[in-house]
Amino acid sequence: MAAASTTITRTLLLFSSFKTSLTSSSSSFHNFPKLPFSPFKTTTSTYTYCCYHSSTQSQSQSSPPPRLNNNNNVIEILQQRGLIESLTSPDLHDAVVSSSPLKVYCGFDPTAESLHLGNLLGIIVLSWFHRLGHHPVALIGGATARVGDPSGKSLERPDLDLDSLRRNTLGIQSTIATILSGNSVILNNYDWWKEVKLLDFLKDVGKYARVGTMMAKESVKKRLESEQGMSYTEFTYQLLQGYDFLHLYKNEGVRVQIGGSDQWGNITAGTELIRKVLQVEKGAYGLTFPLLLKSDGTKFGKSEDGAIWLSPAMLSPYKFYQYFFSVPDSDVVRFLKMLTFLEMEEIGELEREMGRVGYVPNTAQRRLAEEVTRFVHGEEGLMEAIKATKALRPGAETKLDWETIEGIAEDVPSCSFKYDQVVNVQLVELSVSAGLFESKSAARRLLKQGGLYLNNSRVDGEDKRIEAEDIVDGKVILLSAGKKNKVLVRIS
Ligand SMILES: Nc1ncnc2c1ncn2[C@@H]1O[C@H](COP(=O)(O)OP(=O)(O)OP(=O)(O)O)[C@@H](O)[C@H]1O
Ligand SMILES: N[C@@H](Cc1ccc(O)cc1)C(=O)O
Repeated sequence: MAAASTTITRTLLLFSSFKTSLTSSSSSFHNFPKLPFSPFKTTTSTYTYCCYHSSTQSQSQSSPPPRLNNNNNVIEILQQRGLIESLTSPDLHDAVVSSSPLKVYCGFDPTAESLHLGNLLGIIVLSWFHRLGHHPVALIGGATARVGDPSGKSLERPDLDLDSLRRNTLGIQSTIATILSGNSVILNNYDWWKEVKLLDFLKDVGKYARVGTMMAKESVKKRLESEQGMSYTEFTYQLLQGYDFLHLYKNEGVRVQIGGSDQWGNITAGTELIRKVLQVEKGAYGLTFPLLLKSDGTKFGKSEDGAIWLSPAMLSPYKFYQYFFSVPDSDVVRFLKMLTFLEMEEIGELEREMGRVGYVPNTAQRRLAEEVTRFVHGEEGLMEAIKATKALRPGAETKLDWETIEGIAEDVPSCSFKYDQVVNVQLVELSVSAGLFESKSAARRLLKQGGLYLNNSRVDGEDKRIEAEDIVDGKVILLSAGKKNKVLVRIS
């Protein structure tokens, strides 16, 4: 016991010597109540490790359970919405209502310039905790991204150079700050990891980690079976994330870690370390949510083609809105529950309406697109998306302006011509040189069928020539063949 006591004291001295340079917003931690445990407790822990899997999830996906009026239990709310896969202990149900507000963290490794729709789930769950009076903490994995999380990956992650890491960190930090509108503290784990010395880590943390337990994690088992195997670097990832939780628990009073279901092994590595190193019987909890899947069963991620990025620089609010506007009916109710904060009654009503005669197609999708776009891109982003959607519908009455057209520029092919190459030129000819048609005869055919549009107005006359007034704000022309194919012509 004396030896254990010495080790723990040394461990704590080591921890307290870490300098945590927090972001300025971390001052909001100051009024948080003290932790209900003594870090110097040295008795052997008798805590039995408990994994609690939600049993109501599939039920909540098919038909909405009755809403619990004035329910302030965030776990029940998340369960109703299909946002809980597993909890490390059912005690979390009580902890969220009985004690003071809890600090809850979710980590994001900056492995791309932007977060994507799959990552949005973590932000939504953090936001639910905030709505119910708790304190969200978003952690950027500046250190862990250098190692690479093997969870759910069949191959070793490529190395990230420091410039990309910096750029990615700035990008996702700004997205989180915008979406959570300053309601969360944002930390970067590089701030403590840069101080950690390997020998101290092995002695004071590694000692508590059992290799057998580490090998049994899903992320490791899968990779060991693969041809490529696994590097020691990636093998240690679970310990790094586990140590983050320990650090945040001890230094910031963070009590809960949330993450996608693929994070279970990393999250339980943290609760285990807290139990062993700090000898805390209860008090640290993990919660995972299911991975967001498309109707074909594949997950939303960044590796797939056409990732749904959250950064407007990588996917315009217009395209983002369009994505949700066109999700299949089979997905829309599930998405409304998981991705919006609409009341369950309203979602239930929309679901019932969908089955009624006279239902206007896409009503539920429109509601989904509005809610998610507003949450991610704000009211302004939503307005931009709605305006562009209306204006860009061929035949729409809304007059096009240059900004609206430029708003979709990245999403449609574009080309550039000199003023003289455009004005007085036949529309049919310009449509071919802009690449909208392969031949003038194909352009004429569609024009005769009423499918050729100039700045969204249908063109009837075969001999139509471009006039100066057709150039929107003196800068661009939008040519459309039918509803989908568009080309933007910039005038240089
Ligand atoms: N579709 C999803 N649904 C819910 N959570 C997700 C989803 N995709 C990713 N996440 C969560 O976001 C975290 C970061 O994702 P990660 O970088 O590991 O994978 P990814 O962005 O999906 O990458 P890739 O597309 O390369 O697999 C993960 O820990 C995971 O829990
Ligand atoms: N492992 C998480 C990110 C993360 C990093 C550090 C943490 O402490 C928590 C979570 C991911 O893959 O995205």
